[in-house]
Amino acid sequence: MEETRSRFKRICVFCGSSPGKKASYQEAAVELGKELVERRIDLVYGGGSVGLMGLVSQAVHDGGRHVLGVIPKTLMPREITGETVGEVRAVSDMHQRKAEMARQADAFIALPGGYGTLEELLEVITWAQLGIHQKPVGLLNVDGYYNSLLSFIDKAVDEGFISPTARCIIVSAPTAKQLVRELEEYVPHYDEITSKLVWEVERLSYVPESGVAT
Ligand SMILES: CC(C)=CCNc1ncnc2c1ncn2[C@@H]1O[C@H](COP(=O)(O)O)[C@@H](O)[C@H]1O
Repeated sequence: MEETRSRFKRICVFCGSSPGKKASYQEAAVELGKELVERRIDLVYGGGSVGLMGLVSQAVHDGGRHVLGVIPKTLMPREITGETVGEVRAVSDMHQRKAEMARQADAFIALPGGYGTLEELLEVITWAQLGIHQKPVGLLNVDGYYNSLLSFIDKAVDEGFISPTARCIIVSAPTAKQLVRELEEYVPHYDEITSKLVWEVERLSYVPESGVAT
């Protein structure tokens, strides 16, 4: 098969630590892994072999690309998250994990998942909104799994809580191929305020400030 080049070196995937009930969710995780391999993109994810996380990481590893699993020390025992293929990076807590995954990636993709996936997804969208990063954020809307979330976000735009510009941060597509293609073409839009903010991306490491307010 002919390899397709990408502007991304490594993509961060958020997804369920459960496999979900429909075979299409599991198939989409494998398809996404294969799409990354075809485009010579490496993976960073939350580590372990449970659920869709295990399927996507195994597919990328089997295809010969680098897999980086970022795991909080507490979740490291194999009986909790299973074996991680590829490289494992231990971090001290969940905040550090998200910061490290974000730092290591050139783009983010969310597959179907639960609270953990939603939290990770919404955080990188919020960071994009604040101009902390300009990395594309994709939603793999397998079998319309995220339709109700997207409708809710549209309602938040209608009700004046999310700006139309910020709505454009989320790129969604029903298949991995289509989604990665759209992410490749994504151009971030800035509003006047965020373009003036200056963040140090290194501060995503959540090193606590000295001089804690009392
Ligand atoms: C104690 C326990 C249930 C551990 C097994 N479960 C987990 N193992 C690894 N990463 C996880 C786990 N639970 C949540 N995460 C993080 O949250 C997301 C999945 O959470 P969820 O299943 O969608 O909500 C993943 O992207 C991962 O970064």
